[in-house]
Order: sequence, then C-alpha cells, then structure tokens
Amino acid sequence: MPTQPLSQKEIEDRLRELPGWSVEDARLVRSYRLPDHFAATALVVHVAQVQQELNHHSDLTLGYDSVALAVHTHSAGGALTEKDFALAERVEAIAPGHGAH
Ligand SMILES: C[C@H](O)[C@H](O)[C@H]1CNC2=NC(N)=NC(=O)C2=N1
Repeated sequence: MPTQPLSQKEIEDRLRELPGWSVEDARLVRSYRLPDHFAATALVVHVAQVQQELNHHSDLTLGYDSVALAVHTHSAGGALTEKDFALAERVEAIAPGHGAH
C-alpha cells in the first residue's frame, strides 16, 4: 500500500466518505461514544487487533464511555496517507457492533 502523502484534494475527497472523521493538528481523528466503559474497552481491544493486522497504529484514548482515535503516518513524516484512511474505514466497520456512535 502506498505511503506517499495524500494531497489536500485527496484528503477532502476521502473525508467526504467518512462522516464523523476530521483532520485536526494534521491527524485524522474521530471520537466515539459507547454505552458504557466495558463497551468502550472492548472497542479499544478490537481496534488494537485491526491495527496489528494492518501494521498501522493510531493514538487511542479510552474514556469512561468514549474512545478517541488520532492517526497519521510516522513513516511519511507525519503526513496523512492511504494507510490512515484504510484504518479509519476498518474502524468505522467495527464500531457500530460495539454500540459506538
Ligand atoms: C516497522 C513498522 O512497520 C512501522 O513502525 C509501522 C507501525 N505502525 C505505524 N503506525 C503509524 N501510524 N505510522 C507508521 O508509520 C507506522 N509504521
């Protein structure tokens, strides 16, 4: 998978396909609300599994009933790449199963 930085236009196009995600401080970010702390913790573990599979890792923040992700690509000098959006898409696919919104 390419690790070149995405252009601003590519980032805007990809963001349109990912409601709830945005770019803050040059990172692709999203926060989820969960039904309770156990559900939030389960989502963190599931995201960790996906990240190991993709070999691409976000900064994950676990709250009482929330999970926040922030990701950029270290190997591309901190730019946003296809890998960041691929991770976001995978997380979007699993989050509803944990009651996340
Ligand atoms: C050696 C290994 O492939 C790298 O350290 C991977 C691991 N996870 C990663 N995660 C992120 N977000 N960016 C990277 O460049 C990255 N590189």
